[in-house]
Amino acid sequence: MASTALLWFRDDLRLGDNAALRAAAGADALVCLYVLEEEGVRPLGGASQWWLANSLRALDAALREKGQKLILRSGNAAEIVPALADEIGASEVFWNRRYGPAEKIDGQVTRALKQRGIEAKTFAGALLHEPDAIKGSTGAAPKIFAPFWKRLRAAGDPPAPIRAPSKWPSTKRVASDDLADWSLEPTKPDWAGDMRDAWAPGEDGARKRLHAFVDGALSTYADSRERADRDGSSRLSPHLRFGEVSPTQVWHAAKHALDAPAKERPSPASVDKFLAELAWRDFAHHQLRAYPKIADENMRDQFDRFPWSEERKGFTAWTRGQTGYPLVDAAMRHLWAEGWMPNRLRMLTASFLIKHLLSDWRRGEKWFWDTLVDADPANNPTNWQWVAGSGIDSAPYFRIFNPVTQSEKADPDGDYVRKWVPEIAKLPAQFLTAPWEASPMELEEAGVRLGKTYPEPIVDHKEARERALGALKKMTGK
Ligand SMILES: Cc1cc2nc3c(=O)[nH]c(=O)nc-3n(C[C@H](O)[C@H](O)[C@H](O)COP(=O)(O)OP(=O)(O)OC[C@H]3O[C@@H](n4cnc5c(N)ncnc54)[C@H](O)[C@@H]3O)c2cc1C
Repeated sequence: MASTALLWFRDDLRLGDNAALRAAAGADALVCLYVLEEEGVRPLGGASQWWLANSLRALDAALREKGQKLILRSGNAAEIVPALADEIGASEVFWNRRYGPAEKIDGQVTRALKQRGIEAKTFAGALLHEPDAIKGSTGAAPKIFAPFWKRLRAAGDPPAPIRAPSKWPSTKRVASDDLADWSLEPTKPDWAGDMRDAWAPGEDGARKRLHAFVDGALSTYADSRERADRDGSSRLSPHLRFGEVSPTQVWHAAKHALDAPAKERPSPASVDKFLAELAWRDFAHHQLRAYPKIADENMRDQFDRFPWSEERKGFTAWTRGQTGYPLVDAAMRHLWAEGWMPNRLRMLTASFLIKHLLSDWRRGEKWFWDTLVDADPANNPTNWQWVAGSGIDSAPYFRIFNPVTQSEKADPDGDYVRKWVPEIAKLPAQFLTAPWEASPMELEEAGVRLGKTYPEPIVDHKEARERALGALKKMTGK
């Protein structure tokens, strides 16, 4: 009897290095499905919805070239997947495993399929190594990154990526939702213009981005990843978030660069640093698995006593890039426009919100969740808790970034600030970090009226620092 396979795409919107797809393509007929899940997973924020719509469109186009199409359904996956498997007479359902709260849904789907006599076949594909493969001396995965990274390295290179299927089975006629009916993209107002210019969602865009990075910025990654004024990092995060490229493909591409002729070869330090950052992604997924409520609850419950401020004005100024600290404002405006900002600026803006404004990290996490194109259920809360000091592996709370000195390091010539905060662009470079230090004449010449055309700093750095340390004392009682 001819076999029919159902392939369930999730956060793996690619044809290459997709073990579930390769296996499913061995059937006589194949149906490819994506479910917009409305239960059991965190609903996507606005910028990620925009990304998803474009990524699904790209995946559907790639599938159509192979004689397939992407079937769209929305609702509860635990009901939709078994029902569709029944409808098409599938004998097997294939997917790549995911980790964290979503595992519960996958368990429900597996059980519902079993009741119908249908087999669920699952594969690795989301991380460099499966969570159970990385264990410390206690048998559990290390909760601190340094030993985690040591273990991950000791596990060796992840398996080499596999190619997309070379032969494709036929498909079946199945009803699909219309992507437009999901309303994932903004219309009035259409705020996604800068995102369209900045990004190319989909597997092709991911591949191009990876090649450009490996041939370019990887060579100086160790030094330039922290610079705001350079394209110093890979910008692969949204592509990785939606699985348009696998971490394994990225790992091997970066390592392969070391085989290039000496002149083109990146420094081993840069490759090593990049691989370690990629491993942070695996680490964050381990954290999400161990703390499913990581976006809602402090990992260190001591922080439940932290005297957060409920004040709204400062929070609003932060979201709008109107704090009066140019690098913070530039980064927040960059985030709003393109749905992304470099890692150093994520740390700076998060620190500013949590420590200078004493705002609960969860408010900021939610804002990032809504505005980042790479908003990731593991990476986002893990990193917010890292900055807040409430994470198991985290920067101590008393480490408070100085927005002025950070600016001098990350954007020494002020190019990034000039781009995103044009109202102060005409100031001499030395005042772009701290416009309030310019003389009235210098301000006037640059057309800047502090408090009118650009805000005065909403808090004084020194005073805010003392206040934050005082709040910490209140929490610890020391
Ligand atoms: C407050 C805060 C919130 C963050 N929220 C997210 C988020 O929602 N989604 C997200 O992907 N990253 C998040 N990060 C981590 C990091 O800032 C981004 O992954 C990185 O800036 C993306 O740029 P890139 O692709 O050029 O990174 P590269 O430096 O080129 O790194 C390559 C890849 O490694 C992974 N990676 C790098 N740094 C980290 C890290 N610290 N934690 C986890 N994975 C990492 C990402 O997948 C990244 O694409 C956050 C960091 C902070 C401080």
